Amino acid sequence: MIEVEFWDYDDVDEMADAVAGDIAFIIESAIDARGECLLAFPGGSTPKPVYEKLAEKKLPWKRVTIIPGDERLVPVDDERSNIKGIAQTFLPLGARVYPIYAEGAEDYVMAGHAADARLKSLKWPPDLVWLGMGTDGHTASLFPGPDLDDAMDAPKGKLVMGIKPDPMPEGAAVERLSLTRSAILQARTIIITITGQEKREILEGAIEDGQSSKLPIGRVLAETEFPIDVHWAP
Ligand SMILES: O=C(O)[C@H](O)[C@@H](O)[C@H](O)[C@H](O)COP(=O)(O)O
Repeated sequence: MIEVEFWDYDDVDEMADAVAGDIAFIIESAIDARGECLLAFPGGSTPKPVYEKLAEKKLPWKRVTIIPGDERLVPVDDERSNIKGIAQTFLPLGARVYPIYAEGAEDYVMAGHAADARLKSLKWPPDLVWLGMGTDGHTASLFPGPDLDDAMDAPKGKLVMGIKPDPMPEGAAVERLSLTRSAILQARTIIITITGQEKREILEGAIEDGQSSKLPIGRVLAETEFPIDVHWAP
């Protein structure tokens, strides 16, 4: 049975404060232990207040590398780009923000191979993979669709894959790059942030279903070997 601990907050602001504090601790511990820190952050809207609280903290940012745990195949200045929000917040602090998508790949599959090669130049595993979740149970860009099984069953060495969601998600109906399940599970720490009763019930159901979950988040969590903190606000 997956070991998941829910941390409930009265509101998003309280959750953002707490999660920013946890990430700051992970950063300081990593740098104490290894002199550097590698973080994988989610895109979407939920993380934004956490990004802001974290950016207020006095940390050795020059020793921190941040990658998006997943990316949309759009130009870096596109509002839908995950690296855009991360770069706007953390580049000014001196952190190294490392894109996984280099425009110009002939298709999403080739973009995945290029991203996988790029990530291999980083010191894996990451100190943190921070995940969000959609109401369809996707996490990172592990969406239901033809590429899901490959991303779930990718070998340990395959860190990133191109993903063609089917159906395409509303709002960002573009092909994606995503950390594979294996890459996510290699993280020293995994945290999840979600808001709202609907997502909480979907996540609790996926945890309950375990290995038999039909949801990507459930199939990721079913393989975890250490406790996962889920931070939730109404
Ligand atoms: O690229 C993305 O969209 C994210 O990485 C994705 O996995 C996100 O975490 C969920 O879609 C939840 O998004 P919200 O926080 O906006 O609900």
